[in-house]
Amino acid sequence: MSKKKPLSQGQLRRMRANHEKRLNRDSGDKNTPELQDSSLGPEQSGTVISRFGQHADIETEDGHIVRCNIRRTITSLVTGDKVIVRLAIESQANSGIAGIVEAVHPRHSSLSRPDLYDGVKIIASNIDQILIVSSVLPSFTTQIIDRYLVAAEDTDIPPIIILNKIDLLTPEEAPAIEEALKRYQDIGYPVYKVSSKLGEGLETIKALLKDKVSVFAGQSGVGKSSLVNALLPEAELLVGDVSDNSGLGQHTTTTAKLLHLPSGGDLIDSPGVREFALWHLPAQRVGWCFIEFRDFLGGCKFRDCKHGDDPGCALKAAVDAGKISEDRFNNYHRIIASLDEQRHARQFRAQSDE
Ligand SMILES: Nc1nc2c(ncn2[C@@H]2O[C@H](COP(=O)(O)OP(=O)(O)OP(=O)(O)O)[C@@H](O)[C@H]2O)c(=O)[nH]1
Ligand SMILES: [Zn+2]
Repeated sequence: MSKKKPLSQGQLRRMRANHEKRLNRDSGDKNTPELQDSSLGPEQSGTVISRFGQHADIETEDGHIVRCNIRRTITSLVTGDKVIVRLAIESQANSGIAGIVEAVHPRHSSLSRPDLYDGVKIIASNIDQILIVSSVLPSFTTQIIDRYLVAAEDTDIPPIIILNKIDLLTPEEAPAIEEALKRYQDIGYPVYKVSSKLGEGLETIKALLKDKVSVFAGQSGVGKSSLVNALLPEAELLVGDVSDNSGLGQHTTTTAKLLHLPSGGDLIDSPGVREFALWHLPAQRVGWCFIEFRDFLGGCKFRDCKHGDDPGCALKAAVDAGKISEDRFNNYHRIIASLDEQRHARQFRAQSDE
């Protein structure tokens, strides 16, 4: 197996510069006609349905979706953003560009992921809830659910746990899964059981999504696509109906899209959003993101307690007293260990770069 040599800082800088150049070129800086301020109408509110390069599809107050340029002063614009737009007064029939995004309102929440160059990239915003999908097959595991819960708590977006594929649940597996799910309910997380295949529990999910902006997250194969399709069979149609005679290209499949559900509520979906996961956090923050630990954090004898075998550990005492589940406590340590490993790998790469 060939081992990849880590990239040097210089290589990374050059890659980034080329990447930005490409972005500007692809997004048609040269090809896109500039809209003159004098040909723009009054400011109005809009929502970003999807963003690609220097353009975004914006839903205006009257429900139309229009393709807009983005003012160069706007440094970050993602799906879900609430914006101020001005539409062109005169028809720019052949340009495909109907207006310009002038400003972005502050976000109440956002999802981010590491970008190519070790930075952080925001991928979607103004999300009200994260539906963490788990399933019977791939087998149910609290380790993965806890990683998603920590990531969700860190973003401050309320999570909801969904167990999909209950049609595959055998009497042998059921008790352990039920017990684990009850533990989540006991600490305050809503839990729902569905089968996207049989349509079971879908009405409850539809009710849950009403009047909210939601995302689905979860490991590969748990059935996120199946759930989205069950809720929104015409997903592609809804976002694909923006006329594209600009030659700027249609959305790529990786772009996050905001989709209106016929049963009410919005969904933001993309491969990137679905892969939203835990990738960095200081240990203290991880502890805080285990919500039932909060009552005990700060109660340890030593301020730098690692909550392992340290004497006078308040968390360990809470586990022994049955106030914190052992399973969650073990998953906490697993997460700390895996984040440590990732951090060491990053440090190693940075050192070998130098
Ligand atoms: N039995 C059963 N199978 C299901 C159910 N939901 C989804 N599946 C199947 O599970 C497999 C994976 O489903 P997907 O919807 O592609 O899963 P996903 O989470 O979107 O996976 P990625 O695209 O890899 O992230 C497919 O073969 C589905 O048909 C269900 O409720 N019951
Ligand atoms: Zn401790």
